Amino acid sequence: MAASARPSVVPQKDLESFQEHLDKSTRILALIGAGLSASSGLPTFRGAGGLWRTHDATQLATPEAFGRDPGLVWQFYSYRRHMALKAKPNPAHYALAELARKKEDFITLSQNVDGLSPRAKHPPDQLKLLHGSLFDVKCSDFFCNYVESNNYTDPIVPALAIPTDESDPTTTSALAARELDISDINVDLPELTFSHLPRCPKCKRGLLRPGVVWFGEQLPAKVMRDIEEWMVGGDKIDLIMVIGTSARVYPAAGYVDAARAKGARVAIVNMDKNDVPASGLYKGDWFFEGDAAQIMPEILK
Ligand SMILES: CC(C)NC(=O)[C@H](Cc1c[nH]c2ccccc12)NC(=O)[C@H](CCCC/N=C(/NCCC(=O)O)S[C@H]1O[C@H](COP(=O)(O)OP(=O)(O)OC[C@H]2O[C@@H](n3cnc4c(N)ncnc43)[C@H](O)[C@@H]2O)[C@@H](O)[C@H]1O)NC(=O)OCc1ccccc1
Repeated sequence: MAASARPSVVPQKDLESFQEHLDKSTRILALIGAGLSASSGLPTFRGAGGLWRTHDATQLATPEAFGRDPGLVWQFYSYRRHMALKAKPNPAHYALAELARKKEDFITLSQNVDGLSPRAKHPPDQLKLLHGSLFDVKCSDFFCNYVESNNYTDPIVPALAIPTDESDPTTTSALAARELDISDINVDLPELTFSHLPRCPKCKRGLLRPGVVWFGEQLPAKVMRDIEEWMVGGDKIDLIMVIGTSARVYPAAGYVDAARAKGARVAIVNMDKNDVPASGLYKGDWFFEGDAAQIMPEILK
C-alpha cells in the first residue's frame, strides 16, 4: 500500500503541532534506544524480560561477567553481532538520517551498538555512539591499548559459529542446515575456554573483548566531549526526540533533562506509553505511541 495511502499512525492535531515546532527548530537532539531497531528484528534489552537464555542481559554486559566467563559473554555478543549483521536498517533509521542531512544542527545520541544507524548512512558527525559498537573490538588486557574498528567477521572465531540443526531431515546439505537460536535455553551451548576465544594480535596476551561500554565503565571520552561542546555550543535547544528507549540507563537518560533545561520541548516515541518513566522529567510535550519504524517517517515528513 503506497505510503500516502497508509492510514496515519499519529493523531493529526499532534502531528501538526509537532511539525510546526520541528520546522522552526534549528538545534535538535534525538536520544535513541533498542526500540528503534525492534522492527529490524533485533530484541530490545527489556524484551523477553531482559533475559538472554537464563542470564540478565545487563549482568552479561559487565567487566565482571567477562572476567568470570569470557566464553559465555562472547557467545552473547557473537549472537548479537550475527543478528545485527542479518538485520537491516528500518524506515526510522533512514528518517533520522534524512533529518540530519536537512538540519545541520541536529545530532543523534545512540545507545544502540547494532550498527544500523551507520548502515542507514546517518551522517557520522551527527551520530554519537554513546555505548560503542558490536563491530569494534579491543584488548581486555589493562596494559594494552589495542583497538580495532569495523570488524564484521562473523563468527569472529570458529568456536563462536552459530550451531545448526544437522538432525533436521529436511535439510538437503550442511549449508541449508537450519541455524539454531542460541538465545533459546533449550539449545545447548558448547563450553568455551580461553584457547577458543579471540586473542589480541598486538600483545598476544589478552583476550579481545567487544568494543561496547559495559555497565560500570565510562562512556567514550571523545563522544562525551563532543556532546558537551554541542550542548554548550548554543544558548538554547529547541527539541529533543526520545525514541524507542526506556530511558533508564545513565548518563544517556540524563540528556533529556539537560535538553529540557535548555528550553527543549520533548517528543517521545515509544511502543508502550507506560514504559517511559512518567515522571515530570519525561512528561513529553508530544507522545507518539506505536512502532518507531512507522511513526518516525511520518512525523519527520
Ligand atoms: C541500569 C541503570 C540504572 N544503571 C546505570 O545507568 C549505570 C549506573 C549508573 C550510572 N549513573 C547512574 C545514575 C543513576 C542510576 C544508575 C547510574 N550506568 C553505567 O554503568 C554507565 C554505562 C552505561 C552503559 C551500559 N551499556 C549499555 N549498552 C552497551 C553494552 C551492550 O549493549 O551490551 S546500556 C544498554 O542498555 C540500555 C537499554 O535501554 P534501551 O535501549 O532503552 O532498551 P530497553 O529494552 O530498556 O527499552 C526499549 C524501549 O523501546 C520501546 N519499544 C519497543 N519496541 C518498540 C518499537 N517498535 N517502537 C518504539 N518503541 C519501542 C519499549 O517500550 C522500551 O521503552 C541501552 O542504554 C543499551 O545501550 N557507566 C557509568 O556510569 O560509568 C560511571 C563511571 C564513572 C567513572 C568511572 C567509571 C565508571
